[in-house]
Amino acid sequence: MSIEPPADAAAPQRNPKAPPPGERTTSHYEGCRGCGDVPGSLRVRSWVGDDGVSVISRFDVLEEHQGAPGLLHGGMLMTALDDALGTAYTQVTRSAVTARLETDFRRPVPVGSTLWLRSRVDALVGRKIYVSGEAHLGELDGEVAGTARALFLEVGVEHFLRHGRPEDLEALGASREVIEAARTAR
Ligand SMILES: CCCCCCCC(=O)SCCNC(=O)CCNC(=O)[C@H](O)C(C)(C)COP(=O)(O)OP(=O)(O)OC[C@H]1O[C@@H](n2cnc3c(N)ncnc32)[C@H](O)[C@@H]1OP(=O)(O)O
Repeated sequence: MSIEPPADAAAPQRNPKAPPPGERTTSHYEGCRGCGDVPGSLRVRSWVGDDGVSVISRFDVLEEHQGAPGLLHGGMLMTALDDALGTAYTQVTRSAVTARLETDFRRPVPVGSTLWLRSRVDALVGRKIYVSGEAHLGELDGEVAGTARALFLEVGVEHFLRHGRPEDLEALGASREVIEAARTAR
């Protein structure tokens, strides 16, 4: 399926509740292995770009992210890109999930390096959010190590209530009744 935005797609409108340019974004979920502060997380950190719609993210590549000797695992780079591109959509809407993520791996990334990711929302069509981004090696305008395009689809809270593990939802404050109701609703 294509993730090329149609030519007449609407330009992204900044969510007035999104943090201002330059501000650090908060993790959407503390348990996230992309941006949460938990063991096993890539600890991707993001800041709102100058235009208020794009996002800049930092990913420090450590030994536990290896796929080959001394080199970053491609799946880890995809995770970082998924998180960075997802953070970009939060400048526009609050709740969406990745439907498709396409990644090109352009340069090997050594352990010990820092990747700077630049991500932006390109277009919106109904529930569809088209996002793209690049991972730069060492500095914001460093060599491009990888590029990505993604389609996120806007979802309501019912998506998470219906599909998430009940104990994790309850830990966030959802009652058993609310979870049950979401699962039986049609
Ligand atoms: C700050 C946040 C950072 C977060 C970073 C991490 C984000 C994540 O990793 S989220 C987890 C990974 N993703 C998931 O688990 C999603 C699993 N998939 C799903 O739940 C569903 O397939 C979902 C919600 C994406 C779409 O289902 P549904 O809402 O029923 O939509 P559906 O009717 O199938 O499709 C709607 C439209 O999108 C299109 N579409 C759906 N999937 C795709 C796809 N993979 N590629 C292209 N188009 C697609 C459909 O063709 C349809 O288009 P149209 O309206 O023109 O006919």
